[in-house]
Amino acid sequence: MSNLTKKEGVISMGVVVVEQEKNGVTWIRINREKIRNAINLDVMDELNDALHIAEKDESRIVVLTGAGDQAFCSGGDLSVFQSLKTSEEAYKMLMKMGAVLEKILFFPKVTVAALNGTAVGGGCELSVACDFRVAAPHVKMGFVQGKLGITTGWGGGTILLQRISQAHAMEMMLSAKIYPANSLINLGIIQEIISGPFQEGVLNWLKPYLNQNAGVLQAYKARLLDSFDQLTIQNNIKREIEECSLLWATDEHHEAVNRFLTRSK
Ligand SMILES: CCCC(=O)SCCNC(=O)CCNC(=O)[C@H](O)C(C)(C)COP(=O)(O)OP(=O)(O)OC[C@H]1O[C@@H](n2cnc3c(N)ncnc32)[C@H](O)[C@@H]1OP(=O)(O)O
Repeated sequence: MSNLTKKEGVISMGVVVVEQEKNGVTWIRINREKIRNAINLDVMDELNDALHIAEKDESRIVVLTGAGDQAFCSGGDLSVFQSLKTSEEAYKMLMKMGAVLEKILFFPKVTVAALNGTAVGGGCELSVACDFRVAAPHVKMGFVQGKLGITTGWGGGTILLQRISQAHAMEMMLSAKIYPANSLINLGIIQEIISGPFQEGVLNWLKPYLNQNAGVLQAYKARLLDSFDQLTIQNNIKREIEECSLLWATDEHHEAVNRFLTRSK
């Protein structure tokens, strides 16, 4: 944990900030607003460290969010990951973030993705690793990986199929469409649209859960985890990562990334 600075209840690691509130909520915030909270290798490492802190602290609920109000997370940092050309190079990176998503999926405390802004690509994958998703009204979500000639590659496809109906999950991934908040409610991927000041609204939405003691919350979370076939999920995530790595190495993918990075605004 390098670059760690601490003030009361706030741990700033560099690109991830952990805010431990006295009300039982720990916020984990990706802090790269300018680049729409895109995920590079440092974010992966720091998310890991932040999850470790949140697992051990007094919190009852852990909320994952992004800095600013434009994006929750724009997925992998294409400016960095464009340098990964081969399947082997991609596989290493995808496995690293896949391990973070698995940690969130099997986390012993209740987890919430608070979508302060848009989530696309790997940002959607990250959000579905959490038990719940709530969103500001302007939020859009899209599993846009198909437009880049790849698939979900951090395990998010496997996890999405656990969270919502197969038909809705397949529709979202196959179409690579970006959906507005009201459609996301209909698809069952977000539970609530939060109007007004966002952090306050999320805490209000959490109130019924925060009224329960830690034992009750963790026991119900354990029942959710018991309902998962963990080994199958882990195997499927590995297969998803392997298949995505193969697509990653294609010219179609590299050309699509290049088009995004060199686009004129
Ligand atoms: C590796 C696992 C699978 C993946 O995640 S593949 C990556 C999928 N993600 C994408 O294709 C997202 C691409 N980004 C977008 O579509 C849009 O930026 C997005 C998120 C809708 C936000 O739109 P706007 O609010 O209009 O912002 P913008 O486009 O002007 O972006 C602001 C600055 O952020 C940069 N940015 C956004 N998403 C990024 C990313 N994923 N990797 C690297 N850089 C990214 C963007 O290039 C721009 O930079 P600059 O200000 O022009 O220097």
